[in-house]
Amino acid sequence: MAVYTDVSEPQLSAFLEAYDLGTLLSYKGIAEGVENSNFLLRTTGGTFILTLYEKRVARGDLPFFVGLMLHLASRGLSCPLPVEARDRETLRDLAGRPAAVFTFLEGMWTRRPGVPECRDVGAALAGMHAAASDFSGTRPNALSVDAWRPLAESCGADADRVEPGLSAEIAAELDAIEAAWPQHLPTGVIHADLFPDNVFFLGGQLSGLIDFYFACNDILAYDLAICLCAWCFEADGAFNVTKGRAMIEAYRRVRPLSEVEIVALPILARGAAMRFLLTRLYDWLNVPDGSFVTKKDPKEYLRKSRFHRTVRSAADYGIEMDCP
Ligand SMILES: Nc1ncnc2c1ncn2[C@@H]1O[C@H](COP(=O)(O)OP(=O)(O)OP(=O)(O)O)[C@@H](O)[C@H]1O
Ligand SMILES: N[C@@H](CCO)C(=O)O
Repeated sequence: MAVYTDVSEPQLSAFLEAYDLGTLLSYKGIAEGVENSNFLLRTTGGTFILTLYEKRVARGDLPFFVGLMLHLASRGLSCPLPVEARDRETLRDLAGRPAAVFTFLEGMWTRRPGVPECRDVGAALAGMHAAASDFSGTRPNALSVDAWRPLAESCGADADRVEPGLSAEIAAELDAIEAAWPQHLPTGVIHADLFPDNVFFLGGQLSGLIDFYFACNDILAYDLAICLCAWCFEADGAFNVTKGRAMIEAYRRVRPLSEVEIVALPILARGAAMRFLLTRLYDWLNVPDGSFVTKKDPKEYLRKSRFHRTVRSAADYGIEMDCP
């Protein structure tokens, strides 16, 4: 459950007076997600999503996110569209938070992605990278490799409450990642959080992408590494090479990967696992228990980080390597 900021009915009714969405019929907090406060909104004008942006979304970044979604939709990608108020604004304030209303995307996210879904996500990710290639907006990655050490230090020795020795293990892994992080790979606009709960399917077909609030300019192959982490592991912690191969090959059919990108995949995956280990660890240690948030387990990404450290080449992810 992620509702950090609650909204009273009078507050919401007053907020909606700026829009041509008819009158409020019902609204309720949405369980999924941990970053922002999302509400399912029903008015006489239809069904919508109301999002109140929380700590990891800077108000100044919102025009980038909204502009990106409009740009991707104009290139044929299925994603939520911001609803303009009568004054043509898409961002307003509600209950002390920046807020926006979006179109409701039909579909469901899959709790147990199989090989077909991994294939579809690989193609969709590459399609998003291609569609965003002429987007004029730019945004540095606030959770790039440079942000990981400060985030780890903000957790400090409290990390050892999650697992003994974890703070030292993180510090050593950060040393390795920082020393090997690639500097000259192709970059572009990435989603940076394309987890299963952000990809919708309808009737067996991928029907849309949501949650662009970590989108930024960074290494394109890093976005693929994030998806390998988020989609290709089984519940028992094992990496599924068949899912990895399906995802990577589908991605390459839309956007070919250079040899240097392929060679860099293991270190990019170690970085991806570290990024989500650290944000989950921080929330695990800092979000008060009992709040309306279902915190995500940092140890899931500790296990993934440990797996990626054993990977010797991208062949271990299912890539057919031209060169060993
Ligand atoms: N436009 C939309 N149409 C339909 N459902 C939506 C839409 N936007 C959000 N949702 C629903 O709200 C949930 C949470 O949305 P979202 O993932 O954007 O929140 P978040 O707090 O950023 O989560 P995350 O932890 O994934 O970053 C989604 O899993 C989905 O069920
Ligand atoms: N998708 C992320 C939450 C957003 O940072 C996770 O599952 O840790």
